[in-house]
Amino acid sequence: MAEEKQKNEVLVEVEGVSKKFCKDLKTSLWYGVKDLWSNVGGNKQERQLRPKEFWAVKDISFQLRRGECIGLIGHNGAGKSTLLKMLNGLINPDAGKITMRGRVGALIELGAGFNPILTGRENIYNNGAILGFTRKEIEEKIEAIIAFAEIEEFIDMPVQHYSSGMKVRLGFGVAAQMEPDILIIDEVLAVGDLGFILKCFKTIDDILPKTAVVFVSHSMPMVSRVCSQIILMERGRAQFQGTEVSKAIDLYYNRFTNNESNEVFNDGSLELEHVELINANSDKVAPDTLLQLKWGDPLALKFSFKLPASKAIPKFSVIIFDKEQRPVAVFEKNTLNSPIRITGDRLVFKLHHPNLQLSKGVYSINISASDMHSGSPKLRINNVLSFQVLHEEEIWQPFLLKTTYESV
Ligand SMILES: Nc1ncnc2c1ncn2[C@@H]1O[C@H](COP(=O)(O)OP(=O)(O)OP(=O)(O)O)[C@@H](O)[C@H]1O
Repeated sequence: MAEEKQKNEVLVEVEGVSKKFCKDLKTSLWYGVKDLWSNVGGNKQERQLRPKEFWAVKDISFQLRRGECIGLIGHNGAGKSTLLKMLNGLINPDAGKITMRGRVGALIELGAGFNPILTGRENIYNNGAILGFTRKEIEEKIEAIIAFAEIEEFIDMPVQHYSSGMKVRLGFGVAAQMEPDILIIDEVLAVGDLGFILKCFKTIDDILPKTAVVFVSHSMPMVSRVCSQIILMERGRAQFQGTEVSKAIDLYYNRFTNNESNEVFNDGSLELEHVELINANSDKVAPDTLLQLKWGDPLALKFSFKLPASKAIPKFSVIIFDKEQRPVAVFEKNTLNSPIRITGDRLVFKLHHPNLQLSKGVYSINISASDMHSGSPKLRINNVLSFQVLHEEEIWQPFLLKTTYESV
């Protein structure tokens, strides 16, 4: 019963929190002086903006229990770090209330919380003391922290000489091994190498049942991996909030569509005249929106090239990129036996795939051409075409595999 109660305990409670900043330093200093004076008699202006002020965070509310992880996503300047700094007590909100219950471990800015002239080992003692641990408790954990961070050789060197990755390793080691009730993680994981990131995820998985985690990231794969609820922030406000993490990620991605194609290399032997998504549902879409396909449709592309100086058919490589610009699929390359022909000075051909299983979302296509025999590059065009796959379900993973279930 007591265990159940502890599990359901709300560790982070954020109620209508707002923070305003001023765009101009002089005005900001002047407001600071005025606020000091008016606060003596109770400040009634705190929910209003004065000239040159703006809301960096506006009316954000959420609750977080042990075992839950909230993701804060949004473009640069949306207010994520400001909210984290308020959670960590580094700055005070102008309105609203924050309640944190338990020990808070935070990994906010790279190297923040470390004294640069002290060694890694000395900083572990410092941080541990700030978190409320006794010297004896820190001594019991220090070897585990150093081993986790994998910086044994450098632990007695001043932190100012650490690389970015080493600082994050040490910071995450302290934050994770000290078993906090609440763990706040900003973008910092991005500077760790892949081995360390995988280790951090394993650690988050291990400590999550006992901890409430607030996670800020621009990496949607990371967010979808760890978060159970999400806030998509825009100009300080929650544009979307809830447990449908995929939906928030989809909304986030839709803000960043790029329709511009870029020719990054051309040796002059061929020129792309036209490219077309043959079976796209183009008649129903507005001119400035993306071409649309339904999940499970055939994917057919038609390319038309002009070859002013050559009669040799190049080898083509057509790659599909997802919204994060990760290459997710490639069409089989043509060979000498592929039935495509040059007519006059034109090469027009079609690529066909019978059953598109890419999941809902926006994709772009890159094409490159190289000499069939020597492999030397002839042409490369990035984002030659973009399209959107439609499906009624919000699916974050890049593929939705057509599946049948049978009783056996
Ligand atoms: N001390 C400050 N004084 C004035 N403006 C500030 C201050 N700190 C942050 N801001 C402004 O508040 C807004 C929100 O910044 P914040 O750092 O919270 O964004 P973010 O969502 O974390 O962005 P990013 O993804 O780039 O880290 C920005 O417009 C920023 O310029």
